[in-house]
Amino acid sequence: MAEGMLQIDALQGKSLNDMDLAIRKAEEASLRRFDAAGWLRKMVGVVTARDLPDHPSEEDFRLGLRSGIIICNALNKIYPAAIPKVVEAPSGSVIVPDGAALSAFQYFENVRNFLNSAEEMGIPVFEASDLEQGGKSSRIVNCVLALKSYYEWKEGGGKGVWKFCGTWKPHSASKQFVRKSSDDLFVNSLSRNSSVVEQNGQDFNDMGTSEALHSFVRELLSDNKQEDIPLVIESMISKVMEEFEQRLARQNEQTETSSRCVDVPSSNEHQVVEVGTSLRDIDVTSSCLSSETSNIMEDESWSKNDLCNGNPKQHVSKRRDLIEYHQRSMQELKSTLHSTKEDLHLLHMKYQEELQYLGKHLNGLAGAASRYQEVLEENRKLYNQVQDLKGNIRVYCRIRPFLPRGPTGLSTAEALDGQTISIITPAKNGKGKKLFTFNKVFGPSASQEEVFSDTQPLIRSVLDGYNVCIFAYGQTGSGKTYTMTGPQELTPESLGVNYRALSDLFFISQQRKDSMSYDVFVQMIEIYNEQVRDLLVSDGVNKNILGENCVTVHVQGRNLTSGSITCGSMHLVDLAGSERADKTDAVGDRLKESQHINRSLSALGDVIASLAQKQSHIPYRNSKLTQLLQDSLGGQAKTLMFIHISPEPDALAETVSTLKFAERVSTVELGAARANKDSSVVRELKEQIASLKAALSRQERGEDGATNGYLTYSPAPSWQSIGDVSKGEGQTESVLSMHSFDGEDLMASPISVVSTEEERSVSGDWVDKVMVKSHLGDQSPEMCRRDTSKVYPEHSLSEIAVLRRDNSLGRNQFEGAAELEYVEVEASDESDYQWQTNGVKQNGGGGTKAKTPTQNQRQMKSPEIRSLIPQLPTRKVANGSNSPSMKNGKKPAVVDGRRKPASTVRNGDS
Ligand SMILES: Nc1ncnc2c1ncn2[C@@H]1O[C@H](COP(=O)(O)OP(=O)(O)OP(=O)(O)O)[C@@H](O)[C@H]1O
Repeated sequence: MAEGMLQIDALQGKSLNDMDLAIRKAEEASLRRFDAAGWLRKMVGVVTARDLPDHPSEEDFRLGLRSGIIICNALNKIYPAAIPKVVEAPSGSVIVPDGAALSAFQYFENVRNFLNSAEEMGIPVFEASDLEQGGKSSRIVNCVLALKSYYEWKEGGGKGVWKFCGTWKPHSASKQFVRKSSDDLFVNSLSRNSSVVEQNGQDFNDMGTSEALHSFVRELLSDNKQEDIPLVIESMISKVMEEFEQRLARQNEQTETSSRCVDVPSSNEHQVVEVGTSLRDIDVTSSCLSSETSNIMEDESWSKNDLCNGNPKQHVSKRRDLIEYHQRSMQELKSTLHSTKEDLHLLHMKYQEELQYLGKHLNGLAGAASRYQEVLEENRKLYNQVQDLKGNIRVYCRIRPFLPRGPTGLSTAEALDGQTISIITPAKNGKGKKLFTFNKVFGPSASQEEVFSDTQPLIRSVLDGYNVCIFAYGQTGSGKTYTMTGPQELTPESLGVNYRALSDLFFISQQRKDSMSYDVFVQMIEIYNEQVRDLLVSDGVNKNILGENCVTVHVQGRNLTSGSITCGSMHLVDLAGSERADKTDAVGDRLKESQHINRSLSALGDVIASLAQKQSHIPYRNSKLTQLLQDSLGGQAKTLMFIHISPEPDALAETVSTLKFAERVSTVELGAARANKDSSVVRELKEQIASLKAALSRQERGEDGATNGYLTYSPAPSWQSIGDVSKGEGQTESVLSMHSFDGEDLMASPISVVSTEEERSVSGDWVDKVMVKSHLGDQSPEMCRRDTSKVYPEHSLSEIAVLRRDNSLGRNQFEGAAELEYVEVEASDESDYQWQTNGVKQNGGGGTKAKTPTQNQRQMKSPEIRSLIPQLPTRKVANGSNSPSMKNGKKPAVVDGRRKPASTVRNGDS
């Protein structure tokens, strides 16, 4: 039986003794060796045993004992003088070198003496050659451990008969190696005999024949002493039993697996729909097959036995059953594979469909994305349309918070919702409430950003060619400047509407740079005591905070594709305090200021009232303010008024008055706003019509079109300032100038003006500017830059011309306006319109440069155009001293060539 099992072992080649035993053996051998070495060192002392380490390798152990000195001394410790003469090694030598000639004989004597003595004691001995290289150190270890056992028996009193059974108890740490003594014997024998087989060039696992096993067992038994053989046999049998049980268990497992496999085909009713399930089935089937294959192998081995047992019929039928079973399994596997393939195909189709669907969906999305831009554009138009349809002046109300250092108390105003403000008013029976509704109401905590966010869409409108006016109204200290500019200490968060509007303007124009080209011009004026001051030419000394300030921005856009031009403008007005003069304690100059302000604001109220009542005559001319805002308070503009409310109870009367005024304003319907936009063709045609009309009227009047005034010429200034505006009573008062800025300069710092020395000499003294009389009738003109290169090819694109607001100006008028540079000088104070030309410092800073009419006319395109030059009105020098040449009405050759430029703002200066 044991032979049979060993044969199985040898056949499969992977049984217990291979890996596991080899490892266990090696570890066990090490532990035995360490034990032996430790005992020897203890017995002979460390000095004598210096050649033997505590944990020696096999080689160390062999070399350490090779001289025989240690083992002889150890033996002599047990039986003193058992070996009378032990040849000692020369002093200082650590290890007797392998093959050292010096002591070869001597240590052989030692070893032989030891072996003889040990044998006499009944100690299992080793061969002397085991101490040589390639020798069996395990036999030496065995001998030493037997000696140790003997010593311990003797030390224990020498009771009974000492018998060494190879029992060896390892240290507690090595418990896993504790085994019965018979196991040890068996294992030792096995290892020794395996070594014999190995030495004979045979692999233990290759022992496929029973002869080899027989000889193995024989050798195993012969190698043991007679008295050990029963133990070895017992160990062998128990080992074989153990192995046999393990194999039986494995066999049972395999049987169970194969019975499960047999169930698989029977449960095949379920349709394999999911690919995952199919693959799992394949997996199970293939694992069944492999286990069946191993069953066959097992069966093969057993069938041999069946055959041997003389049962061939049973063997054949079993084989047939197996083959049939495997064929069935193969069929099942094939059908599963087939259905899996079909499933995969279906899945593939499904994926294809889904991909196609996704593709379509993506196409739709791409289309939608491309249309998104169009929709955005459409939205923009619609938005403007909605605003236009609303048509009226939009009114936003802002309540100022209590000031840290101001009076406190209960606020008289409260923002109820986004559009209603409630005012607590004293009533006869307790307090009353009055509600006002506006387009928007901002409470005291509203941030600058929030306030601006509702204004932002108007900025876009400016770039679309609309005129926009945003003005701040309210009593002194109610927060107008705060809203429009910001507090004194400006931070990015506290920037007011002006800064944000300009910033947006440049930002949007930058966004549109691929389709539109924009030029932005900025004007800053102040109306003080009904006088308009150009803040950009002022040195700041005369600035008066009671006046109305502002920024006006003109934006000209050119569509890069169609060439159409849009002209939009934006007034940002910080009005003066709205409190009535009779309610203030002002006297003297202050009273005068208040009266002017009142006049100005009441004129604004009148205009608004007229507009609200849709009267045919709107009294714009009653104040400078309404005149300047005319284009924004009329029919084509978008107007937004911020009214400001102080929360203090003291301010209640003004608060109510402000709110009533604002209520009136909010009812004003301006009608649909219209963008100032002309296509290039329309513009050309209009110009032609106008020039023809002018030519006709000239012919009717019998004029030849030649100018008889004295002309001055500004050589293509990059900026030309033009002036408005009389009050209608022939007073020459207000002057506007216009300056070119770099957008970045504007945003980098608040606008400031740099004047040259010459400029300073006139700065702030706006009266000392050349006034020219316009031939354009009594309509206040509006500025717009245009490309004059077609008319005056030598002029730069940035040249300024003057257009009439009603767009009815034709070419001749336009040219005529351009011809403002060719004006007669006249000392009249009765001009309806005065124009100021601010010569830009060019030609070496010499200011404006005069040219003769002849020179100028040479620049004209054609005689027709020359003939269209209108009879220009005379120009007035506003300082009152008429040019000498004007006195007699004769034309000087050159006029005003040395006039100082009024102001210049240079790009980059700030
Ligand atoms: N919304 C606000 N939040 C915080 N402080 C504000 C607010 N509005 C105004 N103030 C502060 O109130 C004070 C008066 O505001 P502001 O100068 O803007 O009033 P105003 O109406 O322009 O006055 P004036 O008519 O004299 O020009 C300033 O100190 C300002 O910083």
